[in-house]
Amino acid sequence: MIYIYDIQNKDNGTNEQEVFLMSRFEEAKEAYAGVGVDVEAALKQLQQVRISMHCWQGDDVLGFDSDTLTGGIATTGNYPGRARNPEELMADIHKAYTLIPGKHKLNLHASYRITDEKVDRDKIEPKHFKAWVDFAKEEGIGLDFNPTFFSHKNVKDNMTLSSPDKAIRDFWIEHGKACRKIANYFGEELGITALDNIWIPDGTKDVPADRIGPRARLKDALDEILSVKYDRKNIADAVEGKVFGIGVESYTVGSHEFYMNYAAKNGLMCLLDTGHYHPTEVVSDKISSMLLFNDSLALHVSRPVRWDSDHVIKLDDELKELATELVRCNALDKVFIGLDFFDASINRLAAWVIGMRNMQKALLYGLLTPNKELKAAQDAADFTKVLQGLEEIKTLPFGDVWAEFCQRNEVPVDGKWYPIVKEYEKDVQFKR
Ligand SMILES: C[C@H](O)[C@H](O)[C@@H](O)C(=O)CO
Ligand SMILES: [Mn+2]
Repeated sequence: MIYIYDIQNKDNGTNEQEVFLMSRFEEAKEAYAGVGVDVEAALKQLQQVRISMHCWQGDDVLGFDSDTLTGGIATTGNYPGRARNPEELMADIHKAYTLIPGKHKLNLHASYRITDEKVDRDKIEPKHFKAWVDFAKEEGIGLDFNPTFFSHKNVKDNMTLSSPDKAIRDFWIEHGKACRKIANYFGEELGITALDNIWIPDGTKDVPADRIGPRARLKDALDEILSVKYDRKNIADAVEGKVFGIGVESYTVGSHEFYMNYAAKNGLMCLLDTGHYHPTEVVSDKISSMLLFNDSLALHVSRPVRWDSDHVIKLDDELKELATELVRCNALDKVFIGLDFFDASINRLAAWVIGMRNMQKALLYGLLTPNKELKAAQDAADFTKVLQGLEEIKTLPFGDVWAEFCQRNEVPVDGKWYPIVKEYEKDVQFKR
């Protein structure tokens, strides 16, 4: 944009015209400065945030050690081009990272081990994930990990760690222990703390006769898994609760209350999945309470549509609220942000790119909100100003700041990455 200003010549008092050239980004910076926001500081902070991109969006949560998906979760759709093996999955993940600004993390499940050995889940070892560590080193990313307590013959009557059958419980306890060892190896090798997140599908379809029994067994099983101590620099343990799953509609052993208490008592992190609460409950409102009692917090960012449907996250009001809460609570370095959605009805690579970029956009939105001023207005009971400020921030030139962030990170701006995915789809994914 060209600006022409009339200015007065100080020496002779005559009026002259001065021409200024401002980029859209510079204009945006001025607009945000007008409401008290430092755009450069926001961009600097956003650059530091690593988001954990979940490997399981690339292959519909199938992994490399089973060919079915169980556990009360589901992918729907049959868009062509699913990654079928480690090479294809790594190629797709690499491509996604070239379209996402910044350096991030990759979230792996234990079912994605890479080996020719016939090794069951209770016997997996760090060596079965060495290829992923090599991949992470090449990409300059960190790794997170999840034991896979589903899609396996030892899920008996919808139970794993809470099963009344000791042999079943023991199998899964060994799996949980093996996974923590692997997560510790990730942290050691990469120098970036690996999150090890425990989620189990255990529950009953109909109203149970005994609720406390399975929960007591889960408690003991977790105690055993977590009895091995590791350096927190390498591994951070989290537990993920849930309200229900398909086929386990009435009772979930690992409920939110169970894990919140377990985590608080044992110094672990809670992982809040945005799809795991009742439909009108929002995770954005839980963050401040969690952070007042915990040094850190983990998230699975997902989009529930009427149920825990795991749709690709949109830049909707709740995502912006969630991200803004993280900023307001000064928690960007205390939170493990992971994504958790799986849509098989659209291009899976595009699903990652849209979700990752939306998470970053939401964080940027939060960073570009005049939080200090609005907090002061709230404390002064000027709720009109809070409303006005939160509404008018919506029409500031956010897109120009986002475009600058993409350009500085040498990735395509909005509108320019999808043709690249279409080309990759034609040349690579559709040939599978
Ligand atoms: C595949 C993931 O571990 C899984 O989605 C879990 O995190 C979950 O959210 C189950 O509903
Ligand atoms: Mn989850």
